[in-house]
Amino acid sequence: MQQDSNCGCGTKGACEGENTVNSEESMHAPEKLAINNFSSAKNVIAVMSGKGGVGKSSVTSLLACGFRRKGYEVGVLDADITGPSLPKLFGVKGPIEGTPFGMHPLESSTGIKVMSINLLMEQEDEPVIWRGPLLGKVVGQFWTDVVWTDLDYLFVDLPPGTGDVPLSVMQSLPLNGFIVVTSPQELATMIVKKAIKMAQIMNIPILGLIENMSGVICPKCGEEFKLFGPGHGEEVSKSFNIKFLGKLPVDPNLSKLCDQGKIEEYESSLFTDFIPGQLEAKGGDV
Ligand SMILES: Nc1ncnc2c1ncn2[C@@H]1O[C@H](COP(=O)(O)OP(=O)(O)OP(=O)(O)O)[C@@H](O)[C@H]1O
Repeated sequence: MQQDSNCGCGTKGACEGENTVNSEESMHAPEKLAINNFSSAKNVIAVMSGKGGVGKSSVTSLLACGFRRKGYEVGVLDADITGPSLPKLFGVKGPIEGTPFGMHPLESSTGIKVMSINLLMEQEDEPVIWRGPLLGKVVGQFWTDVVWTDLDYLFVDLPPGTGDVPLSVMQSLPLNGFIVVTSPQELATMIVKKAIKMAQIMNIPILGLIENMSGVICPKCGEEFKLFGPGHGEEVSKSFNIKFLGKLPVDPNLSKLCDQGKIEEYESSLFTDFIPGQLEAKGGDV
């Protein structure tokens, strides 16, 4: 949002150019950070959503599980510092101790490397009450100070929206691209367009869009009930020329496994076959 300095919005210049990013500035963004000395990552994919609660962390984890099942070395970086959920989904618990070489991520039962602020906390329900720049700095440290070793795929779970953390991830991590998650609600559709436009302004490719919570299958009659109304994921994908990667229905078994820290046990051909196939089809390096 660009406004002139006489806009009278009362934010004392907060809406002026220095606090907003346009496509010209994205070209002159700060240098990308170098990954930790003992690590490498062939593909770094961030998962973003416009609206919160659409299932971004679940999708990030399912993507990681799908690529892991195909035999890749996989890590997940929880950039959602104020609402971290990846340790819970993978059933891993900290606290992690630092070493002279950096922090070692925890490994899930299938060998996915997990790093999250919650793994550094004594209590997992302790809140992080930090301002934006500090949040962005910590995410940078998860890239520079974590001994990921050699990864084929690193998935970054972003917080929802287009705030400080997504911006610093876009500017400081060498992303191959984004996967965008939305839900069928009109509101989510409207807000996800903002996230897509942000990625476009920052010149980062969008690798595909996933519609989560696309409907519920009645366990008695098998009929699909559109809980949030008809989805617009395919429509949005078409209008922005983004690959539509598929729909994930609401599945009580998924939320149960998430709550039990056993997301790796979830069976979904969308994540184990179709999506890895689509991304690998681009030639390994997405
Ligand atoms: N397809 C699904 N079926 C059943 N439950 C789901 C599904 N997708 C997500 N959930 C559940 O919905 C809740 C929110 O999901 P999740 O944490 O992945 O969303 P999020 O977009 O990352 O949230 P936030 O914006 O807070 O980061 C979780 O309890 C998760 O288990």
